[in-house]
Amino acid sequence: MREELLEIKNLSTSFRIADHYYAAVDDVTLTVRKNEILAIVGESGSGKSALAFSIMGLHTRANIDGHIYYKGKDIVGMPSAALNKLRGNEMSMIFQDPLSALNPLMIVGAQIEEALILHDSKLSKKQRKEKVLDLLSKVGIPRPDHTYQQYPHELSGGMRQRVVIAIAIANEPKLLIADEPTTALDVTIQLQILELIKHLKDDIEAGIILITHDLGVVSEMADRVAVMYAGQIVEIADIYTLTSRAKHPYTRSLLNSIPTVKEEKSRLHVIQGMVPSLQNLPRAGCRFAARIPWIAPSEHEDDPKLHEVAPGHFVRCSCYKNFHFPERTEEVHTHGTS
Ligand SMILES: Nc1ncnc2c1ncn2[C@@H]1O[C@H](COP(=O)(O)OP(=O)(O)OP(=O)(O)O)[C@@H](O)[C@H]1O
Repeated sequence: MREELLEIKNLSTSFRIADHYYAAVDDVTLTVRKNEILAIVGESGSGKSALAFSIMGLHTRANIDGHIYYKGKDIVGMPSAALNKLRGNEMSMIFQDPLSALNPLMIVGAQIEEALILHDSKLSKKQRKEKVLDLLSKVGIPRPDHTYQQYPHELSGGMRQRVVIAIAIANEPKLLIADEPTTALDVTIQLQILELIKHLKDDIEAGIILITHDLGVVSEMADRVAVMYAGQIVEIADIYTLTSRAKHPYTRSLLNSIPTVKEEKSRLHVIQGMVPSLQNLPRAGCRFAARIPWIAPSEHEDDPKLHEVAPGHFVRCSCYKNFHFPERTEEVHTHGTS
């Protein structure tokens, strides 16, 4: 049995817009275990980054409710000094854009050393440099000595992201959050970076949260998957179950959007529309109902909950039970939702 590292319970993160608070993460409950990759997938605006930032304690102006237990200790509301210590020592994050995560005025080597100094001041100068060179080679940089002396702008996007990963793993974190780590990179480099993250899971035995909107990436990488829609988890399961027996209409639509040789057929079965803006999110009933208007309102729950349909497989709202993709006529004759 794998050890539970992170346990999130009923977490809501709300942002103030004008005079109101709106929850971008709404009642999220999930766990991350040691030595596993939990992927969080969902379209843009579904709340993935807001959830990641909440775990890292990086929201300065948001209202956070609920609990985030890290190794059994609730870190919501933890004093910032203690949280700072935890970040870097125990938890770290790889951001989408490697350029903005690095200091343009500092050589790469010094930036990785800084991460080491902040969290372990006992290393001698020589030991620190050796450790930096070791980290650079661990993340697949071919000439660590040379790269040590370079500035971020002298590196390619893929090399920069490797440096960012070296900083993130410098202190051997137990929890690593990678937020769309390959978005800014071209396809071949994406694969290399993803392979590297997979390798790190075994190497440092971390629990990894991989945030992406790409279920293709997920099927290559993840042990378990949480699917987010409009701030909520709508389905969570191990990767095999999710890719072979997905139930929620949103998950099924996402899976159909993975390009296949039968592209003509799958295009027909992808649900149209997008996640509404934060102020316009439906707050009552099934949040996905508006995108599947051919499903009768009576098929949805008034207050949809996550149901455990098989051990470890949870699905929100009973609308999954009789769900089907629309026939052409149903797209026109809907049940009145818009
Ligand atoms: N600081 C903020 N203030 C107000 N609204 C915010 C803030 N951060 C995020 N939001 C809103 O919260 C919702 C969720 O955003 P979030 O960035 O978490 O989505 P995401 O799933 O990570 O999207 P993407 O894949 O595009 O990064 C969006 O409607 C977004 O506009």
